[in-house]
Amino acid sequence: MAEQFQLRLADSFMLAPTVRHLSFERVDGQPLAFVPGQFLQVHFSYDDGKPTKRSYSVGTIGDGSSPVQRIEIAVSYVEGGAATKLLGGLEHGQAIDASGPYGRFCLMDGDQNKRYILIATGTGVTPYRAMLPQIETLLASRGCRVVLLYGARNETELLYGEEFDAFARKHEGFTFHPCFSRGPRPNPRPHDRLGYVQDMLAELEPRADEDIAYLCGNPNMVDASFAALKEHGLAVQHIRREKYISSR
Ligand SMILES: Cc1cc2nc3c(=O)[nH]c(=O)nc-3n(C[C@H](O)[C@H](O)[C@H](O)COP(=O)(O)OP(=O)(O)OC[C@H]3O[C@@H](n4cnc5c(N)ncnc54)[C@H](O)[C@@H]3O)c2cc1C
Repeated sequence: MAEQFQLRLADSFMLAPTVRHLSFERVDGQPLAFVPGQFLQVHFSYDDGKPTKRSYSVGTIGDGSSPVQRIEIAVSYVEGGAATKLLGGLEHGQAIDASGPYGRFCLMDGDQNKRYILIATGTGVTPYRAMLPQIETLLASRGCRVVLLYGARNETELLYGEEFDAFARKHEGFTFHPCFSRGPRPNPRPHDRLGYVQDMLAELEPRADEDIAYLCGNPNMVDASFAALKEHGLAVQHIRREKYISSR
């Protein structure tokens, strides 16, 4: 169930030229009961005092080395955006109002699919980062496969790429395909692809009887990938979607 709480900024860094990674702690010290894939909402007011809120997927909580729970988000710069201004300018130690967790974009226990196709662009990869521990269990217990197709314009904009690469090196059943829409990176890797993620789907040969797909991020990408997967015969209930639409 969603709770209201305050988050204090503990750490931050630029993940990419226009994406800031923010790591928070709850001011009340309570843990956030969170299922990987869910999001939180940041509550604030416009300059005229009108209250508003924005949603952000929770990346991961803690790295195991700290007794304090960390709540991490990745915020993409939006020109003229109100939350962009707030979160982009937040200084370490400052607190914001938030609530959560929300959402059902999660890996379901009941799924018995042989392959999970995870698709994202931009900060839409954040929920999959949160899911990595679950994916590890899934790969070990069920022997299924997981493919992550992640669209970015170039290597600089590939968020958490090294983490996904490291996970793929450790887990044979996990394949990470970065898809670059503006051309190859300087040192291309075997699983790199060129183009838009929705155009890579045919290569995966989606199968209605084996696959479940998750789509997260830019609404146009989500719609295009959804249409492509349906054309490949996937049933609507086997395609889960999280669109990063403005919640104003
Ligand atoms: C479930 C969910 C999860 C989300 N998770 C994340 C996340 O993890 N990281 C993240 O960065 N965002 C995420 N978003 C989007 C986020 O909630 C905000 O919409 C986004 O940060 C813009 O807010 P803003 O206040 O800065 O811009 P606004 O003040 O809302 O918008 C300013 C202007 O930019 C336009 N605009 C708004 N959003 C975009 C956009 N994405 N691209 C181009 N133009 C835009 C608006 O139409 C408006 O003209 C998520 C959205 C949803 C619904």
